[in-house]
Amino acid sequence: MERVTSLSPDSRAIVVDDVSVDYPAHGISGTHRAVDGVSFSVEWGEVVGIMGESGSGKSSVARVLAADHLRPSGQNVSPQIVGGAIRVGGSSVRRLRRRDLPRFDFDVAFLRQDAADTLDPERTAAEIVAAPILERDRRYNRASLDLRVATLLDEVMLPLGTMVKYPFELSAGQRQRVALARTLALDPKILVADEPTAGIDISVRSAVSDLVDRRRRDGDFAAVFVTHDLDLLRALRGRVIALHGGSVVGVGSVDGLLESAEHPFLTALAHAVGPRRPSRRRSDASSS
Ligand SMILES: Nc1ncnc2c1ncn2[C@@H]1O[C@H](COP(=O)(O)OP(=O)(O)OP(=O)(O)O)[C@@H](O)[C@H]1O
Repeated sequence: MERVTSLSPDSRAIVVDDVSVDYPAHGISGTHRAVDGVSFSVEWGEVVGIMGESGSGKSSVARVLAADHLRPSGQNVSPQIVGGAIRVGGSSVRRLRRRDLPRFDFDVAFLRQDAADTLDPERTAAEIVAAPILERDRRYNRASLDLRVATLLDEVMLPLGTMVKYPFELSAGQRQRVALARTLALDPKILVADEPTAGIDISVRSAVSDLVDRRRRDGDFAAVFVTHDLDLLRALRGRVIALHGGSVVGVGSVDGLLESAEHPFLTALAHAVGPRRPSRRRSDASSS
């Protein structure tokens, strides 16, 4: 498939500059400020983890990075970017229009928090993973498509037999891996993933870090993960952005942040995870 990239050659993959996000008033709820003046950037080749307590604004940041505010969200209100500037892969997210999304989505993939629970129940895993490719190109060569889907499922450590299974025949962790494989189908340059390893068996963490490593070795690639998976971030040498009440309260390496623990959230986290542990890879992941 030919990539008609929308990306301009920005020197950084993502730049978030003083961004604020509101959920507009609905029903009896007033306008709610979920993200308040957040700034950070992500270099090409880098993985950034967004951490914070429930309600600290992590998903809201992920959603606006992926331009999710432009997509229909059913009965839920969509986040609105009310201040600041966001550039993702060279595109100004605030300037995007709905009609720009197909091109944006070619380069920037989004794994939603509820992705595993919202897979199309009437499609097999192979059809689900192939869908983004066929949406681009209905006449995509059948044999190439099967090979591509099999490769993607293999990357997330699912056996080939999964191809013919429906979501209800899979475990929660297997569904999450199908969702992840679908997210990678168009070979994105930027991956925004909300809890990518949630529900995934701990032994699959190395598959996630391997697929990220492979992509950043092969060229421009960057990822933002909303996650509490400190071992995943350590394995990927990721930088952490810690959020509290919609604001950034810490930026640094996992262990640097835990050691400095300048904010009560970080102190509590450091306390919860205990002393620094070495990064664990495939060989010892199963011992956890
Ligand atoms: N659709 C919505 N409508 C109104 N308020 C919302 C909506 N989604 C999130 N919020 C509010 O915005 C704030 C940030 O929510 P967000 O989901 O970004 O936090 P989070 O850190 O990802 O939380 P969690 O870890 O529980 O997913 C919270 O106070 C939340 O209640």
